[in-house]
Amino acid sequence: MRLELSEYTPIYSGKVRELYAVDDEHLLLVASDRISAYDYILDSQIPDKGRVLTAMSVFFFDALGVPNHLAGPADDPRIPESVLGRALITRRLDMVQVECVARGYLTGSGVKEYRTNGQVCGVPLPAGLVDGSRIDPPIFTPATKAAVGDHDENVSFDRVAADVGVELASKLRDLTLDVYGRGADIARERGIILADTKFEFGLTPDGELLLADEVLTPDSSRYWDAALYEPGRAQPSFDKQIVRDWLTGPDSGWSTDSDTPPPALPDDVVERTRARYIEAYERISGLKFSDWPGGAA
Ligand SMILES: N#Cc1c(N)ncnc1-c1cnn(Cc2cccc(F)c2)c1
Repeated sequence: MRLELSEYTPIYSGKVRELYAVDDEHLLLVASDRISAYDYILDSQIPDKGRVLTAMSVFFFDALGVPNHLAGPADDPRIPESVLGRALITRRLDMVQVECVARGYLTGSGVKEYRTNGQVCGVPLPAGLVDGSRIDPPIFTPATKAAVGDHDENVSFDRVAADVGVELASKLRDLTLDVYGRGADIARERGIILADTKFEFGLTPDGELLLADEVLTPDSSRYWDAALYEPGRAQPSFDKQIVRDWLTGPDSGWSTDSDTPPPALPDDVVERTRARYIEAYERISGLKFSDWPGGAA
């Protein structure tokens, strides 16, 4: 008999995810169906988004074979029925306070920094790059964890080494670039560009470094459709562009200049966005989302 979610102690609530204590050594990591756009958490939810992103993390944890924090299967008996398919049992780790970002393409905060000094996080890049240019080989561009509501601050490798020691900083960099590179290769072979990603790592009591949090999902990475890739402009987001276009289009009555929160999304925008998440998962994993736990009975 599965416990109810209310029987677990909540320990963290993020924009789109929650963390609960299962026991002294295990956590329950829950992904919601909430979606963010333009730094707002939208009133409208995307049905099955939490299940799809959980399935994506599990696929990449399995495919990439990196020591990680998972402590049970997607249908682990400790997972409450109400969150089955969008929650995972993990080992409780001592989290390393570094956002481990890998960039295979120049965009977002990276392109802004590049335009001021030709570097990103202290890593010099070739001249003449534009928004969307490929960075090959990918670079490690760490950030400090921002307070709730703030954006992370890009920092140099040397700053990470000063904070956590050069040995651990080197392991974080090497693991980040290795896991991103192999994950991005898997996605690219299936027509999806993972432009960049953010990993989090944690330490076990005996000092083993494990890959934690979510892995290579559309919430922790930029997903682009390779068929639409064109350097020199902002690339459309594989998963969020439908929402962004509607919110900034003529029908929403809203704009990014508005000082009011975005309006609710029309049903067709919700459904098309749900379909994009499922398409990304099925194309990358080669698996059927209908086989993932927690679907409608
Ligand atoms: N993963 C993981 C993890 C772990 N295995 N051990 C200890 N702490 C964490 C941990 C702490 N904050 N977060 C971010 C986060 C993730 C998911 C939901 C949220 F609300 C917040 C992760």
